[in-house]
Amino acid sequence: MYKYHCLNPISEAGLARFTDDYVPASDMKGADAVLVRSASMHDLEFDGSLKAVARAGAGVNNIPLERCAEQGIVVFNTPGANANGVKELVIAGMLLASRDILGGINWVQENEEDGNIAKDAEKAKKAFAGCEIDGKKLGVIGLGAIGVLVANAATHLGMEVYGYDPYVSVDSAWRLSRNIHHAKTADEIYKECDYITIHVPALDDTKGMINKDSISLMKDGVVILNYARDVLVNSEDMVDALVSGKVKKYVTDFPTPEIAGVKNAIVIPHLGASTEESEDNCAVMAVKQVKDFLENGNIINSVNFPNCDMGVRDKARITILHKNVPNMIGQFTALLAKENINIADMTNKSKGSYAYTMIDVDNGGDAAVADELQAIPNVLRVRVIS
Ligand SMILES: NC(=O)C1=CN([C@@H]2O[C@H](COP(=O)(O)OP(=O)(O)OC[C@H]3O[C@@H](n4cnc5c(N)ncnc54)[C@H](O)[C@@H]3O)[C@@H](O)[C@H]2O)C=CC1
Ligand SMILES: O=C(O)CCC(=O)C(=O)O
Repeated sequence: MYKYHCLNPISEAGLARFTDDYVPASDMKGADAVLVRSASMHDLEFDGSLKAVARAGAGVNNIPLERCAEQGIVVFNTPGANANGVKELVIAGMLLASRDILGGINWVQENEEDGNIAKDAEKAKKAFAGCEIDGKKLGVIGLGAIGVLVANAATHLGMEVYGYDPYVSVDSAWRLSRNIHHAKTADEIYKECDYITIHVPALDDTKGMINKDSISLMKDGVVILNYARDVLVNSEDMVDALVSGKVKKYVTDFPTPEIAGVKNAIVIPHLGASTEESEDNCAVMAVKQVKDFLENGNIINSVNFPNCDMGVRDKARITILHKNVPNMIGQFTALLAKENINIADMTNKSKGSYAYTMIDVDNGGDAAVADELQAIPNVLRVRVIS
């Protein structure tokens, strides 16, 4: 029996994939796996039973990745599973920033009792006029799952699109429309574009990237969209830029006390991934990955350990999460040889400071062997799945 706990509501489409040997737990105590969306896990303690954390979504800044790795807990996310939901809301954000749709709707609500509203609307509407996005320049910073979809969609709406991503993956590059201009620096985007949208993770080098210096390079009246994370934008500098009119509109999916209520900020309550489809996609992918890891030891879409897949297990499988230091495999194989255990198949992969070794064995592989392996320095967690 495996136990899982959901720290946020997770779509039933995913949870229904847990088979009878999985039981939901009302808290994290004794859970083998935790499923989470945006809940912060930084202040939580993890007990020894926890083996996997699955983020049903993309951003993992709510999870202490390093601490999890040190405790032998594999953290997964679900790349691309909610990208279309975000893309559609970004397009909506560009339109809301270009036409005063919100002002117009508010006017109608405020005048709902007016028996002459049809005629009065024709006079009032000039206050809510705007511009079109067709022909305007859009800069997309971060060409991952979301950035590529936004960039490609914007070209179909007649925008001239510039993309910047110094670490773009081969997969993303293949999916990117050939009509996108390749910006070689972020400054090129800042200087050229009428609309700028950021789709990068919250990392040390991206936090605060939109600040008074980057804004000073931008065109007067630029529109900035942030559906990635609040910390990417320096709030104080953004408020100043909105007040001065340098930034015409700031559309953000992240309400903070500093930005909520500021004139010309269009603030959405983190709705990018809140669609039936995105919630289902993320949950299905998260549950699939957790099951494959618990049952077969396979790691797919981890953010703190290397991906490693030996397919469906048909004999005992020993899995070892360990530090990426010399002579680990030598010690594992020597120990198994000493116990007269024959290795049928084996894989080792590394990612940064951490590594993973999977060993299928023809015989043996019991708790005593697991304890011996666990005692090797720099081993983080050993499991024998049989
Ligand atoms: N508002 C919402 O509901 C959602 C927000 N997000 C946020 O959006 C972010 C992006 O999501 P995805 O596109 O799915 O992730 P992704 O991992 O597919 O793409 C991120 C891209 O950013 C690029 N990048 C990293 N550092 C960069 C830098 N300094 N300059 C330019 N590019 C850089 C990477 O190379 C990668 O291509 C997530 O990390 C998350 O914070 C994601 C999903 C939903
Ligand atoms: O689960 C959510 O609604 C948040 C999605 C998100 O921000 C992400 O996937 O990074």
